Amino acid sequence: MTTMAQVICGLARRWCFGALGSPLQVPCLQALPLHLGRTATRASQRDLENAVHQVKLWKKDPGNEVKLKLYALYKQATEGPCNLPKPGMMDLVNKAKWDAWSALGSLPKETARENYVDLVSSLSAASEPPSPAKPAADGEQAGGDLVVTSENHITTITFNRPAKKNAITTQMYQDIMLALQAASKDDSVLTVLTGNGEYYCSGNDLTNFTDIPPEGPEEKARTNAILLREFVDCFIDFPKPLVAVVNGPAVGISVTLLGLFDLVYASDRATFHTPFGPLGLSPEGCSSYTFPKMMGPSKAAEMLIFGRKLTAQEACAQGLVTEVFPDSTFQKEVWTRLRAYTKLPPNAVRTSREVMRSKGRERLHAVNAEECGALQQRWLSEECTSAVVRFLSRRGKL
Ligand SMILES: CCCC/C=C/CC(=O)SCCNC(=O)CCNC(=O)[C@H](O)C(C)(C)COP(=O)(O)OP(=O)(O)OC[C@H]1O[C@@H](n2cnc3c(N)ncnc32)[C@H](O)[C@@H]1OP(=O)(O)O
Repeated sequence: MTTMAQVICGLARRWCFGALGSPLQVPCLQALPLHLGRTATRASQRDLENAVHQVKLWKKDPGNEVKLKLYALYKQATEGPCNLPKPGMMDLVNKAKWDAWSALGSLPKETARENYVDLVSSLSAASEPPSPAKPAADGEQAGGDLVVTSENHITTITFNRPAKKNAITTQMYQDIMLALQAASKDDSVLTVLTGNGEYYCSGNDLTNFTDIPPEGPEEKARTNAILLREFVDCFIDFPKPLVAVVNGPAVGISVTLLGLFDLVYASDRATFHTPFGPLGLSPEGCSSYTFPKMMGPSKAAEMLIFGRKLTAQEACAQGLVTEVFPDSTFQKEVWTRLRAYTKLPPNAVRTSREVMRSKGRERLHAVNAEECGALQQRWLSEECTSAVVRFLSRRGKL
């Protein structure tokens, strides 16, 4: 049985761009600009580790050719010449990796290390520095994959990766937590989550699973479980009313979290999909508790276990959505209503919110912990890894 670890661990563990891209684009390795003649300073193990870290910070995908070269150099630097059996003709990805590594022949480990460091250094110099996330304060604060604005006592956190259907990256989880922390202290009355473009959000970015650390997939599952637990805890503990302005389809964690929101306004274009069964996953975002409570166990099971996708109207009938609006007037109607709500006495709003949430908070934390524990196991399962590999390879990401 092939696990995702076997498929992608060696392939992508050292960079965060999600593997090699289409195997049909396998490069000519000789064309890479290497600084083979460097002798003035020898690269140390620490230099190598720094370079690996640097690669993780790159925002721009360097392309298949470079990623293959980095893979090969890293393997040569850490394990020496390739002595693995040649993969079969149909195993395109592993064959490309094997070819790249074997092409380095008997290049000494130290030289491979040096070439890796030089290659990263020349590419880093040519690329933009990463833009750190900024929490919300007054006015627009952060660009990039997450946009945070504060206006008229409403702080709005917008998923801003329309080309990827607003899938949530690891960095975005961190940025959302920062934005929520800032929003809990700013002068806003309401905090809104919404999406830019056609989608509200397509859930967890499935390429997150390809960024396997040197310690292996178990470590990745462990850190993911911690991240998820902290992320969901931020929603459980958030002290002000949370509003979802669901502008289009919502998938995965962007749906499950809705059970922790106070208001969910949806365009009639929106759909609500938790494909955990097909993905070999189990529910998160406290939905194993909030969904059965809100819609009854059988409707919740249909969504969370069997992956039934709901229309906005169906989600409204189940209590997941507060109100559905025609897409043509959605933004105007929703924002008008929200602006009116901000005129309510803020302390009364906050107190009501607190008495409504406080009773269930302990329970929600316990549910969150249990769900994250179950997912930590699921992420390492053959069922999950095959499903993720299927998604990524269909889209040419492996
Ligand atoms: C650490 C915390 C972990 C928390 C765990 C949470 C669990 C979940 O959220 S599970 C749900 C995960 N999400 C999915 O399974 C959705 C996957 N995406 C899709 O099924 C489809 O992309 C779509 C139905 C959302 C849209 O399909 P459509 O045919 O219209 O567009 P595509 O060509 O597929 O997508 C465009 C573009 O966007 C990329 N993309 C979309 N969703 C994701 C995603 N979730 N992760 C990574 N990438 C995604 C897709 O690959 C395309 O990219 P390219 O243009 O580069 O090919």
